[in-house]
Amino acid sequence: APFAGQRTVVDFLQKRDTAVQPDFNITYSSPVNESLPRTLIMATGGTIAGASGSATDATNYKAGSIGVEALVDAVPILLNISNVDGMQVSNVDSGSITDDIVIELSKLTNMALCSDNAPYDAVVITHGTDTLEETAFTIDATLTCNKTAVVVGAMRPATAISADGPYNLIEAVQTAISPSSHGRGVLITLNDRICQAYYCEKTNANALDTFKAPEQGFVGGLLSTAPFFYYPPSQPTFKRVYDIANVTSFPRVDILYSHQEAVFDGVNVSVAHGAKGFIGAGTGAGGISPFASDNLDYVIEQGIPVVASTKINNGLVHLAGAVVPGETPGQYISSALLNPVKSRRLLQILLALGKSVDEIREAFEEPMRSFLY
Ligand SMILES: NC(=O)C[C@H](N)C(=O)O
Repeated sequence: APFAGQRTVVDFLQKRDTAVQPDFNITYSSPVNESLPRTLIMATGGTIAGASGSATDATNYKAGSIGVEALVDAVPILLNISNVDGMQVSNVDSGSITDDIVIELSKLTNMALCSDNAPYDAVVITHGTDTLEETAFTIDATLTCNKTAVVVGAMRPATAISADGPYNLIEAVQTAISPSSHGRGVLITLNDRICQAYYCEKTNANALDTFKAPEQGFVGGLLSTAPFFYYPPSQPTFKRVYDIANVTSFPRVDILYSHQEAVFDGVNVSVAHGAKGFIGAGTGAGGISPFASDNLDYVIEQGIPVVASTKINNGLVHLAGAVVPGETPGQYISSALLNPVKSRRLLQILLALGKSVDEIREAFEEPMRSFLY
């Protein structure tokens, strides 16, 4: 049951009608120690907050069972390294994280870290791992200063023997408050590894060492909870940052998983239900089934962008016409290095900012063109 002061998604949806900027609704505050940095922990649910009837059960548990206070209580040592404020933004399995929650998290993170007289030095978001990369990517693409937000989860519920959540949480806070983390964008920390949100993705449905950037690698690691980095701060070359302070909702964007003989008749239904863009989870380097081209031409003729990404999740999508300067653009917009779920979030951001199809093509493809030639 929600504890006192906890806000639900419904509260957020109601609140949205009256306010563009959300408020910090702190439900837990550690005793203040002026010599320590200030961290805002926003809890959203997931396995890290999950509970099961059995200490060995890592499958049949309820994600989002315990609140932010219990998460912090599990690691009292946390209060030796940072002042902590806790906010319960939601308490759900990450499959139930909505656009509204993600927008709220982005705005709160910006207010916490980037506003004048910013009240916090660091932000940590606890999140289910299934869609963690979507939230982390969105905040990374919309974080307007160089301070650090870390998104963290766990693969074993809080009730499990060797639960990974408490250790991951300490490591997330240590990473978030470390000045060496600044200027690296949003980071994901799990299992003693530090990974940039732009590239990082869940790579295994069950294993603890699931968050990886298979091509780009980790940017650092943690030893006895102390973060270290392999290189000085840098940002992904293709990354661009967008200010969504005035955005109140994201348009609907659907992902189409391509395969042999895929036709995607359903796009007409999606458009009728309000879809404003599509992402192809293409075969190989962005290949979308030729049997779907009539349906997708119909969509494109209506001014609805279709971005080709890859279901392989790795590699560069550079459809003919997209890369060579002066060539005719391809039928689809190329996702470059973004996997389908991240392409979806970027397209939502661009649509929410009112960008035209040409501007959207530019936003996805221009960084690739300028770095490849
Ligand atoms: N490990 C996890 O957190 C998985 C869980 N189903 C979630 O995404 O909320």
